[in-house]
Amino acid sequence: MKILNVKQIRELDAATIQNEPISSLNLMERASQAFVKWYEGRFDTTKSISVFCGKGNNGGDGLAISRILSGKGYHVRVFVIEYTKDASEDFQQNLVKIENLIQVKSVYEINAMPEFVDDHVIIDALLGSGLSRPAEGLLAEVIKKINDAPGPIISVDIASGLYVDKSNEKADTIIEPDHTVTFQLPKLAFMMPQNAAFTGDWHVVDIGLNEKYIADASTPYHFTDQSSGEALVKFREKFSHKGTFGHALIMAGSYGKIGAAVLSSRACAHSGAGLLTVHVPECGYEILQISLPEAMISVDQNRNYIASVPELDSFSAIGIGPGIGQEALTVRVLDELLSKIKVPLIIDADALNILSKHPDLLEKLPAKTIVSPHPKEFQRLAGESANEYDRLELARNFAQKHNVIICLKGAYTAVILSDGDVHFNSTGNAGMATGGSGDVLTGILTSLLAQKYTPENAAIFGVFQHGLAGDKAAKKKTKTAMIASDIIDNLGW
Ligand SMILES: NC(=O)C1=CN([C@@H]2O[C@H](COP(=O)(O)OP(=O)(O)OC[C@H]3O[C@@H](n4cnc5c(N)ncnc54)[C@H](OP(=O)(O)O)[C@@H]3O)[C@@H](O)[C@H]2O)[C@@H](O)CC1
Ligand SMILES: [K+]
Repeated sequence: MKILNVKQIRELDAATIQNEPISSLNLMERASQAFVKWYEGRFDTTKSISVFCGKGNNGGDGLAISRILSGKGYHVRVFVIEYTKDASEDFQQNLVKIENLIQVKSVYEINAMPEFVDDHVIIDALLGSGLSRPAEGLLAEVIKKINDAPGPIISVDIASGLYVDKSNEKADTIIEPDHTVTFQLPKLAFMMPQNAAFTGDWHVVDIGLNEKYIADASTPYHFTDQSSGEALVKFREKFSHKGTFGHALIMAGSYGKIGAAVLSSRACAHSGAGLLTVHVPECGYEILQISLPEAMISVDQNRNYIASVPELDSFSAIGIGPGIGQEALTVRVLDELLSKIKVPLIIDADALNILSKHPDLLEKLPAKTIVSPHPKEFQRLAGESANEYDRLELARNFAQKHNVIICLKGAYTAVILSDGDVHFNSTGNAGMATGGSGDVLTGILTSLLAQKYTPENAAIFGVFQHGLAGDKAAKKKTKTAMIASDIIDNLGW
């Protein structure tokens, strides 16, 4: 699924109006009906509704939604916030359409706002994708008052005050909805953890916007939803043998962190690799043999941490990093590995921290190496950024400059390809923010690379399946009780 910027959303709107053809007023009606259909599935008529409208097209949606809901037997109160004299054409037309049906109250000052009761639903249709500056004055006061209300808030298209495709300032006044019901495509703003409070649960409703425009639109931003995630799978042919699925090598663990090696290895084995060898320091030998008899063990001559690179000839992909520490000899191992490797590589955890401290090694990364930092690791690697939009730009530049693929881990893990394209992942949950969950991802990615998924597809599909397994684990065990091993136990596609 594509994520478009504001300018493209406007063009998409226009392309739909021109090519379908449909009047802009009827398109607004269709959008409002789609919103109401979503609403009916969630709330029955016992709950009263207050709809707050601005005077642009988002407010026009608010008026149309009020009219349609009222026609379906909901008790609806409608407020228009009079922060300006100007009103959009479609707003005005919808005002006429509602006039004899529901009383519309004009709010010229904050004291004219209604009081709210507990189970009262608020629909926020103040400002939409046309936001051009922070909300101020009466609008800001109204937004604060709505945020203080006890009942659920549902934003039409996007929370009022939130920019679609650029960062807000910390001081901006923005609606904090429980739900956002957005039209046709997800918005870039929803992907940013900094906007969590201004997004709530978001839902995309189809309003039949021009498919050709969407297909032709060029954007670096994509959303890996269920269908685009599943589509990347490589099915296992009937006449395949273990050689078909490659031989993965995982280099992981040090004294006290052999668990990281176990987790990444188990995840690798459970993600379909034909053969798996794990290279660990001597202290990890028995632990690995016992916890994963399916793996072959390559024992480092050093007791407590990895100090040598094994013979690499037989491997089809290599993952390095989980729990390896940053001993000087281990740094040399990474250096030597980068010089020798001829197969796809994934670098994570301590190996990333080594890269941060030895930036000269960055130059040695083979093309399309996957790196999978969490935000702190990424900051150590690439530097600070003022906000998450800037961080994403930094990551896109980094990926292009070093010709690598970055899995920037977080609520919507961003897979950033070496051409700068970004694929936000849809799966996963907060229960996965727990020790070892990154090691599991390393194992999955190594496994997919060994099975000859392209590095791009391995990253997008691996992150997707990792999140999906995490969602299954959370369902069975709850987000609180689940641990990284539960993610492994729920792998499988
Ligand atoms: N895209 C689609 O396909 C469809 C879109 N639809 C709906 O249209 C919505 C977009 O509508 P929209 O463009 O009229 O924008 P919206 O945000 O309602 O108002 C902009 C007005 O507000 C003003 N303004 C801006 N910031 C302000 C501020 N801080 N404080 C005060 N004023 C401010 C701004 O002024 P200006 O920037 O011109 O000075 C302008 O006058 C979209 O979110 C969706 O709900 C559906 O109906 C159908 C399909
Ligand atoms: K809104």
